[in-house]
Amino acid sequence: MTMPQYIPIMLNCEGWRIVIVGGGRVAERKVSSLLEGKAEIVVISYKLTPWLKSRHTEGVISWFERGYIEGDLEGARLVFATTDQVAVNEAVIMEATALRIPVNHAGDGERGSFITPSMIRRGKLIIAVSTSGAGPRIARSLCHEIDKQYGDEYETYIDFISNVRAFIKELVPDGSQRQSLFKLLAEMDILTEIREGNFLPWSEEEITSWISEYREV
Ligand SMILES: C[C@@]1(CC(=O)O)c2cc3[nH]c(cc4nc(cc5[nH]c(cc(n2)[C@H]1CCC(=O)O)[C@@](C)(CC(=O)O)[C@@H]5CCC(=O)O)C(CC(=O)O)=C4CCC(=O)O)c(CCC(=O)O)c3CC(=O)O
Ligand SMILES: NC(=O)C1=CN([C@@H]2O[C@H](COP(=O)(O)OP(=O)(O)OC[C@H]3O[C@@H](n4cnc5c(N)ncnc54)[C@H](O)[C@@H]3O)[C@@H](O)[C@H]2O)C=CC1
Repeated sequence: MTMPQYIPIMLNCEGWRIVIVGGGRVAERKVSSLLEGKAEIVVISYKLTPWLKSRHTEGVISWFERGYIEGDLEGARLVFATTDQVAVNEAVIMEATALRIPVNHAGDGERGSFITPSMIRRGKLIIAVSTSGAGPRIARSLCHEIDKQYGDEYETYIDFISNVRAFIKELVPDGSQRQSLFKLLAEMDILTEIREGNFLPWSEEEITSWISEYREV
């Protein structure tokens, strides 16, 4: 049996209509991460977990309180088949495939066109781990290991990098000058400063003077 060679992508699904068929524990996990991405969530399921029900009561997700029927995927840009019914999940895969909508099959990963990794976030930093479906629990425990090694200092660090890069992009039109500044920036040991409590976010003046000092080099 050969497994697919999955390709990771970082999806901006803000405002996308995403249909989740099934309202159980697995659906809950998928919905909670899709809400972070500000997607427009539609759940089709006889039942919802208490957490999903609360989101529906708050008006954060839509809920069709019934079983899946063909036609439910019309207008969706992403689909998740998460029911405990093999035949229903299969029907969802068939419709999504016919409509060429990327689809996740929670009960048999390879039947779908994409799978979801385990992940940790530190602000803008995302570390995602996948075993290509070989062992989801292994992906999760690896993430727990990584979680212990990468603390909140990474959020501060990546925010700093993001901020300085934005100034470089605005102030330095020359490609090779930009590249050397990006490189210098990445080589600075800001993380140690943050860990030792010695880091103060740079002001606009500090950033622009750092840029003019080093762009000549
Ligand atoms: C292929 C994939 C499809 C997809 O869902 O996208 C898939 C498939 C399946 N999972 C199964 C079981 C479990 N999955 C988990 C947990 C997670 N599963 C996740 C992803 C994926 N699971 C995708 C591959 C990811 C990869 O390998 O990289 C995580 C990482 C992320 C997420 O859910 O978004 C999330 C951890 C979240 C976190 O980080 O905390 C647990 C543990 C638990 O629930 O506590 C169990 C029970 C224990 C066990 O079985 O090991 C079964 C058997 C079902 C059955 O019994 O029939 C299948 C079916 C199959 O094998 O294809
Ligand atoms: N990918 C993953 O991480 C995991 C996947 N699984 C697989 O996912 C399946 C679902 O797991 P859970 O969420 O824990 O099950 P669950 O039993 O909590 O939820 C199943 C949901 O499917 C809904 N449903 C049933 N028939 C339906 C229909 N015709 N139309 C719409 N909704 C329907 C039910 O109302 C219920 O909300 C499992 O059967 C298993 O195969 C299980 C564990 C983890």
